[in-house]
Amino acid sequence: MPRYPDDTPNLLIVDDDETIQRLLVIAAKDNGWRPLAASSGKEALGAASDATEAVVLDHGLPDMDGLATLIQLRERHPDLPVIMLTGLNDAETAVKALRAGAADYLTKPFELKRLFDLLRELRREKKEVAEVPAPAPSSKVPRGPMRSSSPKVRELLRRMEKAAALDSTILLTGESGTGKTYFAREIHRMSRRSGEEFITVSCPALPRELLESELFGHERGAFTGATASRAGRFEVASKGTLFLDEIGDLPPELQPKLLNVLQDREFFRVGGNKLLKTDTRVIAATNVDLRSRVQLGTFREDLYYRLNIIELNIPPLRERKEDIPGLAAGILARIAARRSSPGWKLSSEAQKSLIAFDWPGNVRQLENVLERATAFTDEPTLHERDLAPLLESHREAPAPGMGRPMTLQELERDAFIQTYHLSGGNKAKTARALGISERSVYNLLERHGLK
Ligand SMILES: Nc1ncnc2c1ncn2[C@@H]1O[C@H](COP(=O)(O)OP(=O)(O)OP(=O)(O)O)[C@@H](O)[C@H]1O
Repeated sequence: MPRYPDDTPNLLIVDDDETIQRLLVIAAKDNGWRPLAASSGKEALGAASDATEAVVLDHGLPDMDGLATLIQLRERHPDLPVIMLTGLNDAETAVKALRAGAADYLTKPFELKRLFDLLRELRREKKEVAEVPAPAPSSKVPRGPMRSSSPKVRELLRRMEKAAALDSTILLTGESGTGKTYFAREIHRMSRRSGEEFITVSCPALPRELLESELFGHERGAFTGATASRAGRFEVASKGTLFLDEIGDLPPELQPKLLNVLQDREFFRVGGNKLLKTDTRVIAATNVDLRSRVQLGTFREDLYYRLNIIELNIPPLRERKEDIPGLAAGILARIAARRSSPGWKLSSEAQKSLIAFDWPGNVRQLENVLERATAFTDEPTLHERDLAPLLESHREAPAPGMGRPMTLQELERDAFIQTYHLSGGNKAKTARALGISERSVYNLLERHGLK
């Protein structure tokens, strides 16, 4: 971070209430900050600068409201953490603020100590990101709270923590293998529901009728083969969390039913006439752009908005390369524990080669490469030579005619990977485009290290 003269303000306080503003300015000075006060959104936008380390922003401002100010502040200074002050019982604004990128929120009235603890924490995190080197490759990453060396992911984790506590519906977006399921479990673990069920339902894994029964249950005789009645996942996970994976593949016939549950928390089993209630928290995930599905008319717009109360986007691994050493160390520790092995270190060249790679299959592919590399070595250190053939097999092969001719296997791999990416990682779509079964798509994903 560049150094500024010692009297340059580094904390922007935005509140139109003069008494509160004065109080916050005095408290900020007492806590070692150099505050600058603004009374309106416009004033705040003019006052924020590269020297500003954090903003405390009141929601109720006279000109543009706090949310609009927040959005513009974030556009101009994407890395500037903003703490939003909201009214008591104003969960809606809190959710909107988090969605718009607020680092945190506090409901008025709040303890000054809480605000300055939060600010201190934000400052410390920013410093750590700038200064702390990636974890040593040999360090074992315990299964504690999630950590990250990437500023993008740290911001995501902060929002995730707040979202977990708010109990709202969450939409996790990100490419295949980025960790949507992993994050969904974390959200559940951090929420007040952690002692209850966490249930995953993969939307494309079942045909429509079975999926309907899986989600909502059925009564005996509801369809051929329904010899006994069965509770659906909304009943079983009523106090817990239901994770709906690949929600973009939810058949259109089931979309109104899901919308109803999300709106009214009520539903019928298939073939049932008793209205059942559920308190399930829904986390949905998608690796396709749901908005484009809405535009195509295959996904209901009202359902999209119901699911997308809070969207958490998990960046692809190539956009958070700082995390590769830590993730690799954690994965190696997990493999070692599973195989009762003393474990492996990565040589610095090996680590560099992992960082240099683009990881189209994201964390899942990293796991796969390390799993295979450790299976083929008897040494405690993984070298670049152990990884090179595995990484090479994922790299673009030279186009035919440019070098040696491609083998049939390479052609198959390229056609598959290209189609898979063009279909946005959608397995059903890939299967249709290539004229193969979904099962074969799963096999090919595994064979090419994308699963
Ligand atoms: N932050 C992380 N730390 C450790 N392991 C992780 C992390 N993120 C993802 N993984 C691991 O990477 C693999 C892929 O993650 P996950 O299944 O959650 O991805 P996904 O985004 O849900 O994929 P898909 O869209 O294909 O369902 C899993 O084995 C998971 O345990």
